[in-house]
Amino acid sequence: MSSIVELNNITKRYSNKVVLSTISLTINQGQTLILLGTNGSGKSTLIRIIGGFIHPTTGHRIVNNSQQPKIGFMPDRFPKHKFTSQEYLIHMGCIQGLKKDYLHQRIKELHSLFHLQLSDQPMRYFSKGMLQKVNMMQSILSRPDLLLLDEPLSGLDVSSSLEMISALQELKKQGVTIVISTHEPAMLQRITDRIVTVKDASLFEHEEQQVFNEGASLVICRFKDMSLANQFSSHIGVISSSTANSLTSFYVHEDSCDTLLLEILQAGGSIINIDRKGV
Ligand SMILES: Nc1ncnc2c1ncn2[C@@H]1O[C@H](COP(=O)(O)OP(=O)(O)OP(=O)(O)O)[C@@H](O)[C@H]1O
Repeated sequence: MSSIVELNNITKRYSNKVVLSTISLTINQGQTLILLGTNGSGKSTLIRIIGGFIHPTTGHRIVNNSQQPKIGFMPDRFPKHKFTSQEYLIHMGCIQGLKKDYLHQRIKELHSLFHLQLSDQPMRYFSKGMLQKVNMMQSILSRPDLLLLDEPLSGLDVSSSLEMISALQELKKQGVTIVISTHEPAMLQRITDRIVTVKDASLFEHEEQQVFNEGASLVICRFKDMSLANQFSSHIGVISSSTANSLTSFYVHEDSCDTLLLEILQAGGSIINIDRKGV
């Protein structure tokens, strides 16, 4: 497998603060790499160095000169604009040198992929989830080879997260290399190849299952009676649960998953999605 970007002995300092200390990382083509770490640990700094948007204090970022990757970037902060999503994406596309005809078609396609209606509504009235979708759309407008996503799921409800993840799954299938910083690794389990934590200015590579609680499954369901969601959150084997937009998600130990599914159905709940990668 050939590498798309290599970082060699990189140190990044802001004034006297060392954020990354002589780290090395090779990102291979087609790989999906998850970056974990507490707030302020240096994930965004690392993503920006991978993308070549900021320079390391010392060390080298190496890309194959004959195959400079086309990079898409979704920053963690996205301002509320006076533009509509279409106007904004046209501006972004023009800056990237894309042709108007291509852009109109691509923008339509991306709105449909993310189930966001094209409208005259300025983005300053958009919800956090809608803004995240537009942020993601701008990052893949030009069909990048390397996609860098800084906390793409933050502030999204379960159904928007699933839409985002299935779009990422599709991009992965097309061979796009993806780097994602996140606080929600379990949601991304099905597309993850590698997990690296940024801690104390160093990088630590994980065994995937260490992070995913050995065979934990993700179950997403809908209850008409929301008190059942609370009831099932204390079901044996449930590691964590959350509810948003009338959908409830449970991370459950694999050996308790069948019992949980059966009991949810018997209680009148509907199963919307199951990810049983651990089986
Ligand atoms: N331009 C800058 N100037 C000075 N300090 C900075 C700059 N950018 C980041 N830092 C500092 O570097 C450290 C790492 O920041 P970074 O944004 O990379 O962390 P992060 O892991 O992405 O955090 P979060 O999860 O909160 O986004 C923080 O202490 C931050 O305050």
